[in-house]
Amino acid sequence: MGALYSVAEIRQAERAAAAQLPPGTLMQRAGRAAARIALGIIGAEPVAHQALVLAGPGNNGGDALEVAASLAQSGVGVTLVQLGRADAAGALNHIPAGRQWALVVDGLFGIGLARPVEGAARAMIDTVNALACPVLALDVPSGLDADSGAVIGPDGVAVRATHTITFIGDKPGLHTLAGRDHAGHVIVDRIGIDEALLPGASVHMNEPAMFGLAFAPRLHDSHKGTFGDVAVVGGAHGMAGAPILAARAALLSGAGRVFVASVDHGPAFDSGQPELMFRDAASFNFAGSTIVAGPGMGDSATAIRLLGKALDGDNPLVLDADAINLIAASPDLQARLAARTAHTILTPHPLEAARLLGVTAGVVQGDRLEAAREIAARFDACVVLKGSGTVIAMADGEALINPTGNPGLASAGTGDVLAGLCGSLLAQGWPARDAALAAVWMHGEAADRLVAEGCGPIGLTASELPAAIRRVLNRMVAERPKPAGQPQS
Ligand SMILES: NC(=O)C1=CN([C@@H]2O[C@H](COP(=O)(O)OP(=O)(O)OC[C@H]3O[C@@H](n4cnc5c(N)ncnc54)[C@H](OP(=O)(O)O)[C@@H]3O)[C@@H](O)[C@H]2O)[C@H](O)CC1
Ligand SMILES: [K+]
Repeated sequence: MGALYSVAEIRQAERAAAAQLPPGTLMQRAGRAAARIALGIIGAEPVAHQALVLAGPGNNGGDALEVAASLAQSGVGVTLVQLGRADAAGALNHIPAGRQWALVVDGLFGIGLARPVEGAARAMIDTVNALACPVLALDVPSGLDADSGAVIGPDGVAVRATHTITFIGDKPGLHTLAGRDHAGHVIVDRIGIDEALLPGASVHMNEPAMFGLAFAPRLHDSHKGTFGDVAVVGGAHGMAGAPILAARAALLSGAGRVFVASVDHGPAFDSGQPELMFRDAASFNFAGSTIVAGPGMGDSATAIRLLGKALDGDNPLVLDADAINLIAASPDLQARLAARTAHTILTPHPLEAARLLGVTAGVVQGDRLEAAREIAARFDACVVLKGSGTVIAMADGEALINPTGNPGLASAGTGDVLAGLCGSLLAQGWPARDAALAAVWMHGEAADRLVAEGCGPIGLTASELPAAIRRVLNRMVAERPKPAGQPQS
């Protein structure tokens, strides 16, 4: 179910399988599988179409030659361009200009790419990226790192494919960092390799099946105390909006009571959401509340004192934004975080993660899975490393990549909404792992639904997310399989 494998794991399975098969069998299977996808993209009347097939110097190129042969047998007009082998009979070593292609097949480089693409190969990729036709990448879009999702650089280029057929197993680099922008729609083809040859995956794609909807049934005999209290600690002077966004998200995703505990003298109420209760954080009694610390919290002595108090308590806790930065700057607060035993979720963006790890954001983005796992292990907490293809990691090493969401989320306040949503699920009794997986998935899904309704991605605002999340949430609860006899929730 949505397992992701490293290049090393794929290589290992490939070797084990190839050892049991006549030479070239796997490549033939890969080529035929890709040709079937190519024909599906080209559509009816294959004979009326021209396909451009790019073949690189390695086995990825070998796959491309198989695809070219299969397409030709199906009547498709094939123009084969072979990198660096002008002498091959009938092959070109450059892309003919001014032609209309029904499809480009990218077989330049796969998991063997070892360095930034340069020279003729780079020129080919630039040419392909300027075309307006569908592009089918074989195994990995050429130029992309299959493990990290980075465009291999510095200053590298990668094919922006509309489709990728990836062989043997799915790969994390197709789904995080630059992966989503370059892989397009990903199809996985095992090419007949026995599942037993693949190691147990420690990385998976996030999806509803990965997190049980841990909602308690909403009985008629309920009261607002049944569904938990959330206290958002933040709102330093001039940053009152952040905790309000987090609080609204917590309220609209089902928390019973939501407080905004302001570190400075904040607003007395939120006219847009009068259900929220505003308190002075310094005198607020946090007992029994799930705490969301960080939105607009600032770095005052009050903020630091309150953060330490939250860390030392046994309240479920979400740490976001300034809370993460304060912890990153304080070995004492780091030790107090690591010592916690109650449910804890951190929601850093790459730069906040870099501060926590004492590295650059480039290092974090160079291996997002490793960065998230390192923070989770170091602080024994659940970590949500935000970005395209958000990574959720647990202290035991489990990691998942989230597929929902879109560039509309790259706007002010969406992180506050996510933190509030995490807090709401914790307050309703969810364990940290499920709360983080569900929150990240629903946060992205809500943004995708808003875009589908024409509300974005340009100009999508954080304020629009809580109501959209509520719709996603209630639909998921309504559609989930119910054990016999469980009352309507
Ligand atoms: N082996 C199998 O049974 C199957 C393999 N599959 C396909 O094979 C690729 C992996 O093939 P591999 O040959 O290991 O590597 P690539 O084809 O991805 O490319 C590596 C070759 O390209 C050269 N290279 C690497 N980087 C660059 C660069 N920046 N510029 C130019 N050339 C580069 C490299 O040679 P060097 O010695 O110069 O490094 C290799 O020649 C896999 O992705 C699948 O598509 C199938 O899965 C079927 C089974
Ligand atoms: K490729």
